[in-house]
Amino acid sequence: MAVIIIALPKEVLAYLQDGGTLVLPEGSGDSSQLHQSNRRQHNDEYEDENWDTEDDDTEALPNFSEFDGQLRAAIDELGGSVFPRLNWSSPKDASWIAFGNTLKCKSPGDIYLLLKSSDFVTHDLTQPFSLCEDADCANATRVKYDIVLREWCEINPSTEFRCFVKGDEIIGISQRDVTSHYDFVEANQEAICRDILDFFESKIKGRFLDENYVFDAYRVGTGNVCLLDFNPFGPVTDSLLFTWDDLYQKTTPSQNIYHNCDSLSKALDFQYVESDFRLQPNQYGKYRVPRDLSGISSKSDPSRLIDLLKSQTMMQREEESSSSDDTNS
Ligand SMILES: Nc1ncnc2c1ncn2[C@@H]1O[C@H](COP(=O)(O)OP(=O)(O)OP(=O)(O)O)[C@@H](O)[C@H]1O
Repeated sequence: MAVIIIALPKEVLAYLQDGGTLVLPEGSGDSSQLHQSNRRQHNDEYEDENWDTEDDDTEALPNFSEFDGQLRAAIDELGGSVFPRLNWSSPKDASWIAFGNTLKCKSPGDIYLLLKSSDFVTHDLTQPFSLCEDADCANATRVKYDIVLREWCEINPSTEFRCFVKGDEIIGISQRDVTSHYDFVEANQEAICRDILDFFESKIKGRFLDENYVFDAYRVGTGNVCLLDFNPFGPVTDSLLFTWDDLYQKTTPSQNIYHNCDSLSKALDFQYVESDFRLQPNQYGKYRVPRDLSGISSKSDPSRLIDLLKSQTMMQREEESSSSDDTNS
């Protein structure tokens, strides 16, 4: 899979870090329609906020024409559609905001829209070390941010696997998409494990900077495995069908175990969704509701959510009764 990496200029970084109204940069879309509706929306908002402004002096939209040119050239080189991400995270939680609910981007505007709407990307840009043990020593301003554009591939979710590595040996493999049961995965688990182990031993083992890490791979076909990315070995990475307590407790097996065993899937602790009963909810569903509501609803005390809903209902009733009083008087 072809990849192009482009350093993020200061002004684009500042634009992505800004938590204000979402405005797309001038001329970043793939059609003049997008640009015009963007400008219209921006101007409407501006007029709402400044209703007493006499003259027609509207704030300029951001303009990154030079950087947009680099993005467009990269998109063309990668075949016209790309998967965007920053150094650490993709905007996987923001697909709902894009046309067709997809991370497939064809213009700089598509990329800005996803990056600006993603909590994962915002976290990387504003507090990248907040979950690190030595966060106090880390200097976020020294991070060099890049946009990584990958050639778009239609990846079948049943072919993606997350592999947990401890002491530079695989200690567990989990189906990546935990929202579905796949007969194919169940029936082919030995072959899947064999391909992943061969890929790991020939391409990854002994080459990564750390001994403990997580990598995501997808199996394009029999005997053909591709690396998607690396993640830290710890709770900042989703443990999928494992728990981090289990993973921390596992000991690194001796290498021979994989070559002298009856079942490779057992030796590698291969986890997949065995039936529809073990399905887990969509991991990114909570990002589709307002953040304050999602925060309250995920707290252990559900009465806070009930209180909020009750107070909203009361406010609505009060508003209704005062408007009917106004009509009657
Ligand atoms: N080139 C691509 N084309 C299409 N879809 C892709 C591409 N690369 C990745 N994806 C899809 O996007 C998902 C997330 O990709 P990726 O692992 O790079 O993001 P991430 O933010 O690092 O996620 P995580 O932190 O969970 O590893 C993948 O599981 C895959 O389904």
